[in-house]
Amino acid sequence: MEGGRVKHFDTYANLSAAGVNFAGAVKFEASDSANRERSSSVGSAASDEGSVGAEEKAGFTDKEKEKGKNMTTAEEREEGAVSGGAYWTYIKEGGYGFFWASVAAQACARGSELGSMFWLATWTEDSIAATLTGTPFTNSETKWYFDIYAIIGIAGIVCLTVRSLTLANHRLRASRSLHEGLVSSVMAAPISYFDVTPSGRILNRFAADMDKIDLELTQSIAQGMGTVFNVLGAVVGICVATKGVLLIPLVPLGYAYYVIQKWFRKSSTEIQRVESITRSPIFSDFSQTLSGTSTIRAYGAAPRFVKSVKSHFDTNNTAYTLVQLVGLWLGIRLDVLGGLIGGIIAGLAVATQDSNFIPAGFLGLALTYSIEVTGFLKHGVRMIAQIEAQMNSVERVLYYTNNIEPEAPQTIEDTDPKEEWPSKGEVLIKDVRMRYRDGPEVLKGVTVSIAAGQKVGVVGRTGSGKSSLMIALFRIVELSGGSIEIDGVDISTIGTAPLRGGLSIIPQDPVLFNNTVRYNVDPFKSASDDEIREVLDKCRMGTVVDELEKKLDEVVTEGGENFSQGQRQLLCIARSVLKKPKILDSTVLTIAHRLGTVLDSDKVLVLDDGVVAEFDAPGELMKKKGGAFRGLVEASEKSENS
Ligand SMILES: Nc1ncnc2c1ncn2[C@@H]1O[C@H](COP(=O)(O)OP(=O)(O)OP(=O)(O)O)[C@@H](O)[C@H]1O
Repeated sequence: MEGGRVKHFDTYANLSAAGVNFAGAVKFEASDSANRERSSSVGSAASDEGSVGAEEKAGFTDKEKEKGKNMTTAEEREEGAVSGGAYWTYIKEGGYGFFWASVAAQACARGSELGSMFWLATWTEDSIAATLTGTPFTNSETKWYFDIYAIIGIAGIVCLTVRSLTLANHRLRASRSLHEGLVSSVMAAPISYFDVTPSGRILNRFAADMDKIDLELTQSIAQGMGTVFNVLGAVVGICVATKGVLLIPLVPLGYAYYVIQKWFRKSSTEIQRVESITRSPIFSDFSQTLSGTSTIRAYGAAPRFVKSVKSHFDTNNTAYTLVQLVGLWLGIRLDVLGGLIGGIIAGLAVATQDSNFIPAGFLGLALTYSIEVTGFLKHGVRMIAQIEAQMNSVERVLYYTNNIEPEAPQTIEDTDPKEEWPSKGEVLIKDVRMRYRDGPEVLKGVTVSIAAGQKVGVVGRTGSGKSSLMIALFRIVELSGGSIEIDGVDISTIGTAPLRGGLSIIPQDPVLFNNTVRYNVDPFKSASDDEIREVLDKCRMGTVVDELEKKLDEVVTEGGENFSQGQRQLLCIARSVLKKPKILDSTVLTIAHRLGTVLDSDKVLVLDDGVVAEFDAPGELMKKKGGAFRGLVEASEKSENS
């Protein structure tokens, strides 16, 4: 095919005989002079072309596949009450000063509200008494009562404003700090962590948990704090108005309230945790479906995915319904408690009406508070339980922040090489051993010395360790033995930033960003448009980009879907070439699945089961009868001809 039209259509043998170059961009590059320019501009480049199924590629045995199914660990779930540590950390991250200032302001606001009610009751009582004695209040006396009432009211408004401002500041600082901690921890995690952690779990932390912390938790804290003081205020108000008599029934009522709220909180927090966990598979479903829509459709697997999403939603909704039901359970019990308080006050008033034990104004106040207190109690317990449940999100975020073991530091000031490193590209691999997590060694003592500027093809059967060698070179996984030196620097002694910045990799699966072509080639905005264009021309993407409506500003869609697989790879190559334009001659390691691509290399490294089988010029290796490389070439020719 060329330019969307059929160029040739015949058998492989006939096309080969006619000299048609149909092997695709990758093979073409290997022999094309433009590619020599590309290769030469890359520091120590490692490219991995061709593709095979992930499991086949890794050469998993049945036992290993079974182990792989269980590779992801179960999502961690705390049990019992949310630890005090989560509360303190949240308060600390937002700033102790802001938090305690908001508590004090809330207490003062409630105090002034109570004060104004009592002042009103006293005013009424005094006014009635004055009228009955035939000396009603003069204007100045009424004004005095009114002024005090206004002052108390204004003090309350000021306190509420201070509370809102301090709480808003606390909320912002706490959310920001928790989010930053989570980002740094996840970004510093080693690749092995992502191997065993489904992306849905991480997304759940960043999306739902952070959303709860940002929005719901602070609202609950503000309301919870307000309600606690409302309850306290109402109880104090009732006790003062009934001259302390209510304190006696308050003891058993308080105990009953304590037991009810304890039961409620226990179940509510656990159910909320289950609800959080059952959300992760939904996120995983969405991220998998978004990234694999075309594959799902191609295999007609859409109904299976829809069924899976529905079933995960059902599980999540079951937990969510239970959260609502426990709320109703609580409501009924607290209504009964509130009714009892009102009944006791009314009974007391009726029993003592002759002695005028509770003045009419204060009785009205006590009854009003007794009606209010039911609502406050209900709201208070619900808020406390809600805070506890939402604190579960803080707990989950903190778990990731504190428990992900980071990979090696990005920079080590004392040992990091100079900026121009690696200027030559001499690679010395000495007795390198490497294993994935706690698995068996996959590199079992590889020793190779690659001279500066050499082009080396890395070949070997599937699972022989080719990709693992590249992974070791970039310190994606640390060595379990041996060392790798580049231009005399042991790479294990330096930070990962200069190491990875000094090497370039063009991966088998091209990674593109949902942004413009310009951003994809030059994500760090380090080059001019002319430089980007030059690099695109070198990579044979110049004309493709020219034909785009918006040229360099054309948006690359999610996963590069609006470009062909080859074009995606070329964009990645362009990014890599742009990164190191100063180095004229560079060392290139190419993992080759098609052996033809390494025939013009300076040397070929043949790996076999994690050890070096052969390392020499391809011509020399082809002369070796019974040699590993020759065997591979013969086998591949045989399979191509059959
Ligand atoms: N992420 C991983 N976790 C655990 N083991 C792995 C992982 N990746 C690779 N392996 C193991 O390392 C061995 C070497 O794999 P590697 O990917 O390096 O082989 P390869 O030569 O690049 O294979 P291919 O030609 O198929 O790409 C595999 O047999 C597999 O058992």
